[in-house]
Parts: sequence; C-alpha cells; structure tokens
Amino acid sequence: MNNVKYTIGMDFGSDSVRALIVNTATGEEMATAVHYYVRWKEGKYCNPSESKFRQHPLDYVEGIEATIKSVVSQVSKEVVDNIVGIGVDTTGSTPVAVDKTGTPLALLEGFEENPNAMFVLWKDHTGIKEADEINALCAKWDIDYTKYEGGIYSSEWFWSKILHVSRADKSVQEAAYSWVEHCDWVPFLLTGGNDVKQMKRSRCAAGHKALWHESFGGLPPNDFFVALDPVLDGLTDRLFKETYTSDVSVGTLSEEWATRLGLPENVEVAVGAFDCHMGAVGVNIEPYHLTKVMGTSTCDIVVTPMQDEEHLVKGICGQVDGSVIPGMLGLEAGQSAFGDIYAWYERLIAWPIKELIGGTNLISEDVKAQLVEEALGNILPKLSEAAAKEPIGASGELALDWMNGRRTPDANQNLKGVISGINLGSTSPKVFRALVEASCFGAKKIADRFIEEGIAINGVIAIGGISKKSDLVMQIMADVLDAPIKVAKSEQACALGASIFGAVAAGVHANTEVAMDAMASPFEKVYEPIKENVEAYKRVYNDYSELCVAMENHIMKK
Ligand SMILES: Nc1ncnc2c1ncn2[C@@H]1O[C@H](COP(=O)(O)OP(=O)(O)O)[C@@H](O)[C@H]1O
Ligand SMILES: O=C(CO)[C@H](O)[C@H](O)COP(=O)(O)O
Repeated sequence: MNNVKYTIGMDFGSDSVRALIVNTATGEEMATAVHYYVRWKEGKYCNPSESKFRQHPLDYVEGIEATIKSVVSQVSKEVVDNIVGIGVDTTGSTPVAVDKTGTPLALLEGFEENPNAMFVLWKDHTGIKEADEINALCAKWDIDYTKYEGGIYSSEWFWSKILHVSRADKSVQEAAYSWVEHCDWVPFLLTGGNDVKQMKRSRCAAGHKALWHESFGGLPPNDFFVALDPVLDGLTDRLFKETYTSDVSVGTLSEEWATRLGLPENVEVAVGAFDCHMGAVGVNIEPYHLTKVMGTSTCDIVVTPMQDEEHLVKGICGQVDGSVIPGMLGLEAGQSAFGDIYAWYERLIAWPIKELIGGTNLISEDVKAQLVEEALGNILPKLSEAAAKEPIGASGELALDWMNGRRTPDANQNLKGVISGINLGSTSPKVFRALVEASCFGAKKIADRFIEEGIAINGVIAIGGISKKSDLVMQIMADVLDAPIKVAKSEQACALGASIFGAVAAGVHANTEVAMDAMASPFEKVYEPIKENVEAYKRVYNDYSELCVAMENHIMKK
C-alpha cells in the first residue's frame, strides 16, 4: 500500500505554463509537461512598440487542461489517487478586470477580442504616465504608500495598469466590478469560486505590487484613489482587505475541474503567489542568499528574519512579510528584460535569414522550412560560442540593459536600451557579448543596492531557463558579481516551489520550512568567478555605470 502523497506544482511563465507531479516525501519529479500559450505565440493582442502585452484567459485555461492532463497520463493510477494538493505561481503584476463572479471580462460576450478585457502582462508598460501620477500623489500624501515597495511605484504594477485601462476603455471600466491578479484567479477558478469578494488574495502579489500593507489597514483608502482619478471611486471596497500566504488552502478542487482534469475532488489548492517567490522556495532559500530567477526577465529574491526595527530598502520591488516563506520578510528586485534582450537580438539576426531563405526559388518549401528552423534554433548557441572567445572589454562595445526599462534599482520604465562603442570592426558576437555583459552589470547594480541598504548577500543561487541554457551568461554573471553561483538541479524550480506550497496547504508537511527540507531541489553545478575576469570586469563596470548616468540624464531631459 502506497502511503506517499503527491502534489502538483503549476508555473505560469511569460510564454508557457509548466506542470509537475512531485513526491511530497522526496521531492522526486514524477512527471512534467509544458504548454505554450497559443494566442500569445501568434503575437495576438500585443504591440511591442507600445510596450503593450496582453494575454487571453483562454490561453491559461487551455494550459491548465493540457499540462495537468498530460502529467496525469504519465503516472500510475495509484499516484493519481494520492494527489492531495496543487500550488500555483504566475508572473506578476498581471491583473485582469473581472465581473462580480470573478470572471475575466474577455470570457464574457462582447469582450472576447478586447485586449483591455484581458490579463495585462507584467511586462506591459502602457501605464507609465499613471505610475508617474501615483508616485507624485504618494510624495505629497500624509502616508507614502510606496514605502514598502521600494519608494517608487512602477508601470509594471497593479494600480498603474488598472488606472491606465480604466481611462483608456470606458466599456471595460464600466463592466469591471473588480480586478484580480493572475495568481489569484487560477486557484479561484480551480476551486469553483463564483463571488470575487470571497477570493483569497495573495499576500505576495498584494504586498509587492498593490500597495497593500497591514499597517495601512490593507489597501490605501478610497480618498487616495479618488484624488488620483475619480474613475477609481469605490473600487477598493470591491477589492480586498485581507491577504493570505501560500501555506493556506483556498479550498478543494471543484467537481467540474476534478472531472475535467482527471483528479480526485479532495485536492486542496493553495493560495497563489508570483513565480520567483515560489522558485526561491523550490531551492530551499536561506536567509541572506540571493535567488536569481533568470529567464525572460530576472527576479531577485532575498529573505530575512522579520526585523524588530523596521528598515525600508530603497529602490527595490518591495519587502513583504510572508511573500516568500510565511513568517519571514521577502524582498524582491529584478530586471525588466534579461533573456528578452537576447531574444530581441536573435530576432534582429533572424529577420534577414527568414527573408532570404523564404524568398528563394532554389529549394522546396519543405527544405526552406527546415533550413529556417535549424538556423533560428542555432542563433543563440552559435553567438554564445563565438562571443565566449572575445576578450573582455578589448574592442569597446558597451551596452545598457534597459530595453524594457529599468525595474530596479529605482524603477524607471521610461529608460531605453543602448549599444555604444561600435566601430567598423564590431561583429555580431562582439555586440552579443556586450549585451550579455550589460545584462550582468544590471544584475550587479541590484546586488550592490541590497548590500548598500544593509542586506548582506552571503550566497547566490540561480534558477530559470538561462541558468540551464547558457554557460556564457552564467560565467559572466559569476565574474561580474565576483561570487560563486549555485545552479539548481530542477529544470522547473518555480513549479517545484508551487508543489511545496500545495503540500503544506494540504497538510502533508507541518510548515513551509519542513516541506522545503523534504522536497526542494538540490544543486547540480557551481559557476566560480575567474580572478582575472573579475578584475577586468571591474573596469568595464565603471564605464557601464558612467554610461547609465549619461543616458538616464539624456532620456529624462526629453
Ligand atoms: N542559448 C541561450 N542563451 C541565452 N539565452 C537563451 C538561450 N536560449 C534561450 N534563452 C533565453 O531564455 C529566455 C526564456 O527563459 P525561460 O526561463 O525558459 O522562460 P520564462 O522567462 O518564460 O520563464 C528567453 O528570453 C530566451 O531569449
Ligand atoms: O516580476 C515578476 C514577479 O514579481 C514577473 O513575474 C517576472 O519577472 C516574469 O517572470 P519570467 O521572466 O520568468 O517570465
């Protein structure tokens, strides 16, 4: 008789959702599945030149069904019968307008194709003006509501997005009873929620991105939002006061979803949280260790014991009691673009390849398609191979990593990327290396800020796609940070973290720490800094810092 219990972890990333079935006694990953969002992949509802990125709720619904059915089909009936919990993490702040029943407007008649009725993805920066207005109001209000969010509110966050969409689209504003984060909606959906006022909201999402704090009595009051714009009048009453950490259960799977997914009905679904926070739990984060989730963007997570005396850390994405491990302070920072910078460069190089091969009459359509696929799949590995041979700082190309603005330190989404120091000898690999170096220098700015603000960093851990895919990026990161970087063994550390919360919420483990000890991923590799590279990068980093100041002054003058 098998007494082992299993949980499912779901990780909704920017491009895809991943699901795992995990043994709660050992952390063994029994099955894994990935689903790429169909509409998103087609580029629907987005306009990158306007930093507008929307995701249709059906992309997520289809993803839940595809991945869970797939993992369930990969294990025995005995395992399925012993699945007791589900944990969910998502990107954020990724909010959507909903009706009273908590249904995203894009799922209602008349709104199906309206991007304003869809989830506003974390990297959507259409609310820059609104973020500026929030910051200006906080600066003159008697309480600075941004103080637990690094002191600067970002266009990536909840209120900037709500205000922007409410102003831009009267039909959505009028139909929106409330707004919900992606990480709150999925557990609500799976447990059959039908009253948005009963939705259990994530402490992590609310504290880092929605200006929620216990000492404020919840969200800022209605008069604050009315002063911002009367269009927000009354909304806080339809949002929430209470928040929950992810060790708490939202409820059990609804009958409908249990049947749809082929799971038992008594499966507990944990309160959701953001991907990077659950990722840190997936690798058993220790206090004062920096966990870097390196993917499309980076998210940098540190936990510390709760301080007796409050110390506000400036310029980060906030400090929240219980956003990572219940009972500890979770601090978040990050870069708005990381792998996305390499993806942009890849697209730049891919364009002539696609055009030239696509336009030739010399080969058949099948061969063309194969050639294009092979060429595109090899761009980043080939560039990395060649860039690794370039000496550090010898030929002068120097870039800034602000292609999607600067998330931290000191959020400023008006900023833009730069490639400088080009001459006629600048090759593709040299420029690529400069982009990689810039992304690592941006990471060093974050680590430096934690240290300047009195948060010691005693170790660095990496998870996320790039920690597995790129030796070049990881070695440069170790050299620039002048610190060894431990890489987690799990390919899906965020989903693993989610499964850990599923196990705590289902009562399999007494608390998050015990569950982490049993289930978290070990490390498989360490990148050690190379002494001469560390020295060489100190010089280039000074140049990068000077270029940051010059460009920020230049852009902000306009
Ligand atoms: N060989 C590579 N070298 C560097 N970056 C890569 C490589 N292959 C993929 N990437 C980057 O990895 C990023 C995706 O990271 P991943 O963690 O898988 O996804 P997500 O951020 O959605 O969770 C993309 O931005 C892509 O540019
Ligand atoms: O800011 C976040 C969490 O607070 C985003 O969720 C994150 O940056 C997006 O993650 P990814 O790069 O893995 O898609």
